[in-house]
Formats: sequence, C-alpha cells, structure tokens
Amino acid sequence: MTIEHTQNGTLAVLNPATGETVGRVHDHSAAEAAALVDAAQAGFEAWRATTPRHRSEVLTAAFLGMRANAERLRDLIVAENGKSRADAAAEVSYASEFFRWYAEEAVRTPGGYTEAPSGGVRNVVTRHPVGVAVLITPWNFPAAMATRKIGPALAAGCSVLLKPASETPLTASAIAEILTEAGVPEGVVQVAASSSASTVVSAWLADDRVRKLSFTGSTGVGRKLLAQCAERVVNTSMELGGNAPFIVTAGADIDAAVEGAMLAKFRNGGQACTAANRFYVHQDVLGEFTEKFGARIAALRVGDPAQGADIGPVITQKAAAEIRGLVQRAQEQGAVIAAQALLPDDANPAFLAPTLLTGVPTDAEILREEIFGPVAPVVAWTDLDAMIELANAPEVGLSSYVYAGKLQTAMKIAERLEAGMVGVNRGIVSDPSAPFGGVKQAGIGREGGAFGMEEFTEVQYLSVDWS
Ligand SMILES: NC(=O)C1=CN([C@@H]2O[C@H](COP(=O)(O)OP(=O)(O)OC[C@H]3O[C@@H](n4cnc5c(N)ncnc54)[C@H](OP(=O)(O)O)[C@@H]3O)[C@@H](O)[C@H]2O)C=CC1
Ligand SMILES: O=C(O)CCCC(=O)O
Repeated sequence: MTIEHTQNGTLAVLNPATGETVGRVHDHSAAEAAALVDAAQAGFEAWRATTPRHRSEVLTAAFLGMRANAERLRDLIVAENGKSRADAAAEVSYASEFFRWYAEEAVRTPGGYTEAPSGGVRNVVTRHPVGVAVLITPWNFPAAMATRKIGPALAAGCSVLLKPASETPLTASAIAEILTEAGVPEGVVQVAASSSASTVVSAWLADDRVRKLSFTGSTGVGRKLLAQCAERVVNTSMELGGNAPFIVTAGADIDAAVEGAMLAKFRNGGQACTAANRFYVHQDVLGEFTEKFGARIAALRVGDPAQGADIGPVITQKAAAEIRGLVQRAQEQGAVIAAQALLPDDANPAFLAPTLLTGVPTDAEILREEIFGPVAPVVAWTDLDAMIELANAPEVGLSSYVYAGKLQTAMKIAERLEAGMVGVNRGIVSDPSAPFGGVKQAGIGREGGAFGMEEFTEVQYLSVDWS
C-alpha cells in the first residue's frame, strides 16, 4: 500500500481510535534500504561467528528486556494498533516468549551422523544460518510477528532486515532498541519503515547477499513476493491469510464453546489470521449457542482501548468500510443480525459494533472472505460430511477450531480438516513452542517451536570417506 501521511521524509503513525499522530518514523527510500544490506552482511558475518551459548544469552537478555518494558510496549501497541489493553498486554507476553523459546533453541541445533548403506561412507549432517534475512510483518501483531521471526533468525546466526507494517512501525523500533541493549551487535537487526513497502523490499530482494524472506500478511501480497523471490530462488517462509471454521457438535459443552468462540473471534477485535471466521453449529445446539454467544457479544464494551474498552477500532476506516459491506451483503443474502454490541456516540468510522449473524447461507460472500473484524457469522449443520466439506472449501487452510463432547469425536473431525492448526476444545492455537502455519494457500513453512528455527538454516551434509 502507498501511504499518504508522509512528510519531509517521515511517516506519521496514527492512533486508529483517535486519529491523532502518535509518532513519526523515517520513511526509507530504495537507496537507503539497499545501503542497509552492507551492514546486514557485515553483521551476519560477525554474528554467525558467535557461539550458540552467546546467542542464547543475548536472547535471554532480550526476553528480560521485553518483560522490563512490558507496560511501555503495551501502551505503544494500543496507541498505534488500537487493540484493547488486555490484548496488547497478552501480545507483549506472547511476543517476549519467542525470545525465551529461541534462547533455549539456540543451543540445540539438530544434526546427524549416519552410516551410508554401502558402509564405506559416513553422512554427517549439520545446519548453518541461511544468511541475511528479510522479515516483513503486519500491523495486527506488531510485536509478536516481529519476535516470532527475529528470535529464530538470531538463534540460528542470521542477521535481519525488518520491514514493519507502515501502520505500526513504533513497536518494531522499540523491540530493536531492546535487542541492542541486550547485546545484539550493530547491523544484525535493522528496521526500515517505508511509505512504499514494495520499493524497500524489492531493493533488498534484488541483492544477492539477501538469502531469505519471511513474510506474514495477506495471501495476495504473499503471492507477489513468491513470484519476486523466484527470480533469485530466495528461500521463503510465508504466513498468509486464514478463514478459520469454528465447529460445534451436538455433544459439545456449550458454555466452553462460547468461551472459546469469544477468544477465537474477538482476540484483537477479530483482526487475526487465526480468527474464527465461520461458525458451523449443530442444529440441536444452535439455539443455546447463539443465545449465549449473542449475550456475550452484546456485553462487549466498544471504545478507545486507552480508556479500557474491550474492543477498539479496526486498523483503518477503509478496513471498517469493507467489513460493513460484507455484513450488508450478507443481510441481503438472508442473514440476520441476532446480537450486536453498542457503539459509543462519538465513535469514528473505524469502529465497528461486534455482531452475531445467524441464518447465513452457506454460499455467502462473508464466509468466503477473511473478515478481519468483530463479526461472527453462524451456519447451522446436521450432516457431518457436508459440514466438513464446507469447512474445507476455502483455498486457505490455516487454523480451525472444533468443540465436541468426546475428545475422540473432536480429534476425528480435526484430522479431516485441511488446516495447519486445529484448536481442539480450545479457542486459541498460538503458542511459541508449537509450529504455527497453514496448508494450501495459507502459507509455506512453520514458525514457532523447533520448526521455526529450521526455517532460518540450511542443511549441509558431509560425505566422509570411511574406507
Ligand atoms: N495472515 C496475516 O497474518 C495477515 C493477514 N492480513 C490480511 O490482509 C488484509 C490486508 O491487510 P494488509 O495490512 O494490507 O496486509 P498486507 O499483506 O498488505 O501487508 C502485510 C505486510 O506486507 C507489506 N507489503 C504490502 N505490499 C507489499 C509488497 N508489494 N512488497 C513487499 N511488502 C509488502 C506491508 O507493508 P505496508 O504496511 O507498508 O503496506 C506489511 O508490512 C487484511 O484485511 C487481512 O485479511 C493482514 C495482516 C496480517
Ligand atoms: O494474525 C496473524 O497475523 C498471525 C498471528 C496470530 C497469532 O500468532 O496468534
């Protein structure tokens, strides 16, 4: 996206709840971005030469630095993203845990030593840092998406060039400062915000010394970047769009399912790729589920998150208008607003009332699109196979959620879902120790857990003569 709020080489960062400017960052040109690769390459050579134990200790110091700065980071996220204070605090905790996890992984790089079947050769398998890595992060988790990439990259011995979303560059800069204080040398972590993402990223991807791209964002931009990376066969990790089904069976504990639905739908005001996007509820429990879910939705307090609201604005007025359009067209197709929270009188157009839609036809546009906002469309089901076919219909398969009375029933459904992650009787799947990622057009590769660090390494094997 090309941003209009630029001035004298700076980019204004706006608070979506108030419209106020909360800060300014340098607006990088292509030439400035290209010049950063020199420092990134020098940083890489110095950083890869450090011991795993040293990298682990620096990441531990960064984890402690994140903790020490937790309130400052929380307030920064609230100001530039507009999520609730509770969500922002949870994000800071989630984000810092990536540094702790990868401090622990840094000293556990896997390898192998095997005898070739012929007997005359030993295969020695080692892993090495991939090199200078470009990281592109979205605005919806400005801290966690940065640390989920920086943590494993640094643990592996890579240097990074981070392009944060233009809406939320302040949190990324604050994290870079914490890393510097923790002992990360110059050139190893560099952040470049820009009013033209493609200009900066193209300058980096054109440089032979850049060996890796790790991207989180929309599937459309992911596709373009994959095409660009094909030019030089750059190693890529892609975390793209989601369209998560949330399935409730007839035997489910409905109170637990409603609790999970609130988390899966309203964490971050629905602005998460993992957000429940479509609720498939068995006809036998539809009434109880919608009544209880509707009551919880109607009770949400919408307003300025800095004043303690549960739900803030969505990221921009444009995003809000698109979501309003989806709701309106769903109503034209027969959906009904079954419950809705109140909007404050002075709400700017970026605020949306959390809404429960029932009677949504199975072919409605709102079920095909990633809503990315506080709207919950519910579809009733009776036939399991038909419901699973609907659940698997989108071209993306990131997260899914299943609530069933018997764990075995839930797991049997989960195994049939085309999704990289399934919450089984849980409304959240995100965990720094677990592999986060999707199937089909939801992405390539995994972040988090041991998998996350592998993405920043290359395998080398030594074929050793043993005769
Ligand atoms: N899977 C996920 O986690 C996310 C999914 N989305 C989905 O995408 C929709 C649109 O959100 P949006 O923020 O526009 O997501 P984008 O995919 O456009 O942006 C994500 C990141 O990519 C950058 N970017 C955008 N275009 C390019 C490009 N051509 N080359 C290199 N980098 C680029 C952005 O920079 P800049 O901000 O400067 O444009 C940002 O840092 C959302 O409504 C949602 O449906 C959005 C965010 C996260
Ligand atoms: O929505 C996203 O951008 C992915 C992050 C969500 C999470 O880690 O829970």
